[in-house]
Amino acid sequence: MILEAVDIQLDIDGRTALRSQSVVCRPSVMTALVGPSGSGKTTLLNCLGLMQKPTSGQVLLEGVDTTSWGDARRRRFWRDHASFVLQDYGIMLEESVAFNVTMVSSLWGRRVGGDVQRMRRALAMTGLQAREDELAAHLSGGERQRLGIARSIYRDATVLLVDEPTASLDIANRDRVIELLQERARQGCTLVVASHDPVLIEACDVQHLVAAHDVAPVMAS
Ligand SMILES: Nc1ncnc2c1ncn2[C@@H]1O[C@H](COP(=O)(O)OP(=O)(O)OP(=O)(O)O)[C@@H](O)[C@H]1O
Repeated sequence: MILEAVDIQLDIDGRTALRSQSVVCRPSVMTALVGPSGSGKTTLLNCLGLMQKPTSGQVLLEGVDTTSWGDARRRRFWRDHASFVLQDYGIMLEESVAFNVTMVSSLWGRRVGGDVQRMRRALAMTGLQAREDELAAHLSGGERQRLGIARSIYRDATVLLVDEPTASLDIANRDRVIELLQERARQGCTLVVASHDPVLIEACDVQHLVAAHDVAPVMAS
């Protein structure tokens, strides 16, 4: 699925959080959003994932303008296509590792629902096999990051939006996360990564610079 930002800008509370960005993110390509702290990488990632609506400009999915999409249509996009791995991992710490992959519990809520075989395959691919019954709170930062990726593998997401996946990881875990992301891209996923990590940025196919900008108040017209 092709995600495209066309000259988008986002103003929040009278300040510009993201200034005039255009970028095309394609399937099987890892696109890095790079730039100094506060330049708007996370904001651009959120706009591309339809989590935030730009103040001006367009976000296109497969060439279709999403500007007028309501909540139901955006939710369909998230359900059917997109997976997010966010800075706080998006992990439910008081739930089991298995639940965090499928996000489905059984009818009686005591067992994990969903496709158990597929869940186990996703955990094996991310090196978390045999951890399925543990609480997610017991996992390390690197393991939680991999758990977020396991969820996207389980969901077979065609779009994967990842915020700072290697921040605060040791070298071994960082390399492992990078390999997993590259594997997802090889399988056809449209992968967009906001990052400061030079090793991860170098591993991406495309580097998009989100230029720093001043945060002067937006002038009322
Ligand atoms: N909800 C918000 N309310 C007000 N300002 C915001 C909000 N979200 C982001 N901003 C501002 O928008 C700008 C861009 O923030 P963003 O988090 O996208 O930057 P970033 O490049 O991802 O930064 P970092 O590398 O430090 O994570 C910053 O000046 C930030 O303070």
